Amino acid sequence: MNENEKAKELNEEQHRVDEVIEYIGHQIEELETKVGKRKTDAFQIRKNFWEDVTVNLDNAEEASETFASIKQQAELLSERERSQQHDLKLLRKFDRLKQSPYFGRVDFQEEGEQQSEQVYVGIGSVSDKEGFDFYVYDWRAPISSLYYDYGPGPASYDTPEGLIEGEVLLKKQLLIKRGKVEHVFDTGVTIGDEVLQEVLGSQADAQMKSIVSTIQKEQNQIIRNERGKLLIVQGVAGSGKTSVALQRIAYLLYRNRETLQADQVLLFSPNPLFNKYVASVLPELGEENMQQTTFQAYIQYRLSSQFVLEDPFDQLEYVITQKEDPGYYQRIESIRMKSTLSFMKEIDRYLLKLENGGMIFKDIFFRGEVIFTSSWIKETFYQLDSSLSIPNRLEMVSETLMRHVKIIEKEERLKEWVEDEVELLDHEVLQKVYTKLENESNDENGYYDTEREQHLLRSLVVKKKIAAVKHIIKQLRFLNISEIYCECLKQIKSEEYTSIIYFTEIIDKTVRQIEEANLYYEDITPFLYLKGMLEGFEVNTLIKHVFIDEAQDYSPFQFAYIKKMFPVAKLTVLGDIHQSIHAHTNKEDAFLLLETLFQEQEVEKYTLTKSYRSTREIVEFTKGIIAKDINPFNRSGSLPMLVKVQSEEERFSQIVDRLTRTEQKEGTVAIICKSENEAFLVYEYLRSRVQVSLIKKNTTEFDSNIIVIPSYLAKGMEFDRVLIFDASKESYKDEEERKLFYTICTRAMHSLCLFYKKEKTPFLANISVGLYETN
Ligand SMILES: Nc1ncnc2c1ncn2[C@@H]1O[C@H](COP(=O)(O)OP(=O)(O)OP(=O)(O)O)[C@@H](O)[C@H]1O
Repeated sequence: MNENEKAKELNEEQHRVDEVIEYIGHQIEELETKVGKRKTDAFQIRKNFWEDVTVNLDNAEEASETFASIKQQAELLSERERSQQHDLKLLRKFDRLKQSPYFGRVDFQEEGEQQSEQVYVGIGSVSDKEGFDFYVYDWRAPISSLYYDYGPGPASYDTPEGLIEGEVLLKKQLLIKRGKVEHVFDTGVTIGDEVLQEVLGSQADAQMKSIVSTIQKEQNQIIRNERGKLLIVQGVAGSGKTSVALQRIAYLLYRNRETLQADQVLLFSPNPLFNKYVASVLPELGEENMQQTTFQAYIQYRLSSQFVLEDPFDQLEYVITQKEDPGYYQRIESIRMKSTLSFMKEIDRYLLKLENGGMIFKDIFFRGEVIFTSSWIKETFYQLDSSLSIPNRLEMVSETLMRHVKIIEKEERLKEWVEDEVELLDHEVLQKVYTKLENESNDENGYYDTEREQHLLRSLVVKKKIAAVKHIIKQLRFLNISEIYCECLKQIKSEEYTSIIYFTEIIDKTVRQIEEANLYYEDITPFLYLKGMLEGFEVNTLIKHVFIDEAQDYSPFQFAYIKKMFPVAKLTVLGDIHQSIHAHTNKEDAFLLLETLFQEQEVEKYTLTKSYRSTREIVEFTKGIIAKDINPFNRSGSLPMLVKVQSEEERFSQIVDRLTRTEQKEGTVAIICKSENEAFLVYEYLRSRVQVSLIKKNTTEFDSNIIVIPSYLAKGMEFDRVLIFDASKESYKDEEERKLFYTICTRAMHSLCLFYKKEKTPFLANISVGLYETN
């Protein structure tokens, strides 16, 4: 295409864009009027709410009419408010589309049709009033997949009515900013190298961006796959797993908009900072955000008052910093053992035994005295029909105990201690009782029976005192799960475990920890599983889709637990086996085991091998650390830099120098340290010299473009420049840490610099000299 033809093409596209924007402008005006009117309507309904309902409670019939009339008004109001929300959402979409109505065009000739159709693809659809002609198709519409899946040539797309076949005659990518067409590119199957170059070459943001205009074919297949119950994505670092997960959520919300709400989708993310990092993608696409949490946050509230819980970050800190601890290898073995599915089977085996004997209960006390002994509770439990499940039997025991408590409550009212406590009742409580008595009294002078007064006051005192006992009984707190868990561990007979060198020590240590009310991270899920199997699970059936990002760090046991907790949900699991940083992950391939929890035909699997995050130079460098099977996107930058320093002073002065060079002041920089402690020391040194933030495990956001961050919290994040604080052999030498080291190096988008003292880490040994620079 020569310059003239190009200018003509640009003109024609601009002309169409102008028309569409004008149309959108009209739509916005109409909607604004409608929204304004609705707002006034809703205001009026609220204002006149009580005038429009006739309140009459004289008799049951009148009361029921009153109720119906209130209900009708409330429904009217909530219907108005729903329509209002819908229109406001539409308005927000149109506002965004007015700036850039679309980003792609495909001319498609359907088989058997005379004329081709121009399909323009954008973040939302715009159609004429009747909904026949689409000026813009939503990127999630079936026809839009032509844009992501095909270049010019034969093509087809799926619709609910069947497959539509034909030919793509032309495919273009348009860059439209503030209503102006800046570029038009002809593109093949891979969507616009030029645009991708621009997008990927730009700076990192504190918030992740949507990739809607440049989704690649292999990513599109994952986004649109609605088959199966479990979708597993193994993707190399920077291959777009998180991006794909978020686009997929937006896709599912659109395709199932009648049946799926954003709060029925749950995303498990690795840490609170990551939660915030990805939170803007769905709103940018015009969707409400899904529910987001970390696995730790999800499970901890189920136990927190009972134990001091270790979190995964503290566990990792221990694993990477406490190698000198005499109990270190025993702990690692313990972590591995408790992460497996066979460990879950051990618990199941023990649960079977408990059906017929061995349950452990706690005595129940009232005012320092045992009112139900553990042995009596046990006897009551095992007297029940043994074909009933344990949770059912516990429920029945709880009911029996409750009945007894009611009798005790009555008896206690007559005891002496109650009288003493009545004396101590505070004024406000007494006042309430007296008012109640006065209201009850039939005597016109307001006199009431003092016996009744005594009865009320005594009942009140006992009721208050005994409430804690009732709570214990209702919550099944009389069950001694801690001891049952310890007993279960002690009774493990399987050779798979008993042959572990430190087996006895592991069990003893766990028991001691639990006695001291501490629960290690590796024990939390097994403990909760046992608790759920005994008491009955509080499963969540509202969630229809669960997404697990950074899934390589979940243990098979945790996967099985999640599956149990969300019995009706479909699972999308995304991860990279090369980035497994938890100690348990060296034991078993959690992805393979995860598959075994589902039927073969329920599982869909994808592999992503192309990395979009980092420059070709960084990808080639990091490939030498671990993963050979990565294809870099063709974007160039400087070679990674390996800086040898002689002293700590030199290391810090080199870092400060790099942070303050004017040509490098733009964009985000992460100084990645191995541990929390190292990060703290680096931060303390730097804070008086540059504006810098320290990222801790609970950090949810940061406001400076230079951050100091411990290795494991950098997971899932990306930065324009990464400085690895200490890539010395002294710091990274154990084979188990290779994946952690790989993970931190792959956080860099444009530049990577590694500092080391004395000897560099052996993980860099296989990287050819030409792939990096040295000082
Ligand atoms: N199709 C695409 N178009 C534009 N950018 C993309 C595309 N795919 C991925 N990216 C970009 O590549 C970077 C890495 O993506 P993302 O964080 O989703 O990868 P990931 O596989 O989750 O990485 P990791 O496992 O290393 O955390 C992001 O900046 C993302 O915007």
